[in-house]
Amino acid sequence: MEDATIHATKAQDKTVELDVQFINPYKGRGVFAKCQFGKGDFVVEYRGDLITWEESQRRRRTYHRASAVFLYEFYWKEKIWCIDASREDGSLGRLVNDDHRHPNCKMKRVIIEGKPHLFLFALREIHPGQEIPYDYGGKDWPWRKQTLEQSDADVESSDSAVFSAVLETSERPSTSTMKGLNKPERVCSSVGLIPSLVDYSDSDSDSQDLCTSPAQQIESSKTQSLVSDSDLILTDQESIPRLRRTKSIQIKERIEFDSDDLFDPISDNSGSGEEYIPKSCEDSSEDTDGLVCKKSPLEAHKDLQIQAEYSTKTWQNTCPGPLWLYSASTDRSKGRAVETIEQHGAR
Ligand SMILES: C[S@@+](CC[C@H](N)C(=O)[O-])C[C@H]1O[C@@H](n2cnc3c(N)ncnc32)[C@H](O)[C@@H]1O
Repeated sequence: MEDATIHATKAQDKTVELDVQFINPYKGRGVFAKCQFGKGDFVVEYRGDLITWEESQRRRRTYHRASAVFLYEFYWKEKIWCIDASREDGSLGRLVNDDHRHPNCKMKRVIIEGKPHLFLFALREIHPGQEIPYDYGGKDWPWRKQTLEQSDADVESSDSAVFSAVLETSERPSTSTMKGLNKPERVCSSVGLIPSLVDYSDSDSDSQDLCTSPAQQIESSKTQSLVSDSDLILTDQESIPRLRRTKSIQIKERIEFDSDDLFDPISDNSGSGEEYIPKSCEDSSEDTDGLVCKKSPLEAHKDLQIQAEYSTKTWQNTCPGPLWLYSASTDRSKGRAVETIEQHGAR
């Protein structure tokens, strides 16, 4: 923990021990170990601007999705806060990718000098050359979708069967000491819900504010057995969202603070959120690879605002790789707009 505190105080990354590498146009960059990390070691901070939930909502409304994915919300002192790491500031934490199956790190909230920080700690030994991923939480991330659908048939016999079984029961926070607020395990955006996992235990006394549903305790005990010798991780409570297998991802335009959607999007049949578009498309304007989408979601969003009554628009990516179909509809009478993203397999 001291290591984390020193790096956080100086706003420094472990540049001797970590490296950024470009993986591929779809995944983009990733963070890799150059040295050995032991279980429980501090690896990297998810650094950015600390902002209130209200400010994060404001930014989500104005950010492009590719930037909004860097808004990382978490619970602290009975409020939702956010680290906005959207600025390309050279920090490494913002470049850590998702791996919900074999993460080697875990996000943890730590309070230093009265301010919350988000740190990644090693869940196990990490060897030089290995990528540093953590579980973003949630579900329906585009890059996970194919794997999930493929594994539907054999999920019962795989590692993820155990994982899913726990998740099925652990999804809904049942009790909370947060005065009616549930812990924001997912991040709300203007167009959807981005999942995130934060370990809320820290040295700060407000860690008692944690949700303590029985299911979360199941998840917690699972975690404990995995990392039993780490003080940092052993006593943590966490809740990992249930995985969902759907054909498409619906994106909501507006989500109220007290809506269940904020914390439990899957309980809403009207559709839960995934706000992220495959990187190869999102970043097309910045890439030199010539990957161009016919229409960006942002442009489509503008279109929505000028449509009268009801309309639907569809467009598709022209990037190499899987074909993604995006459709956006708005129904003025109901005052809502919905975007849908569907993957249609290989071209
Ligand atoms: C916080 S950024 C991570 C850094 C990012 N790779 C980059 O180069 O900027 C999250 C984005 O990285 C990509 N990403 C993260 N994990 C991924 C994965 N497992 N597979 C494919 N893409 C992933 C997605 O585009 C995602 O929206």
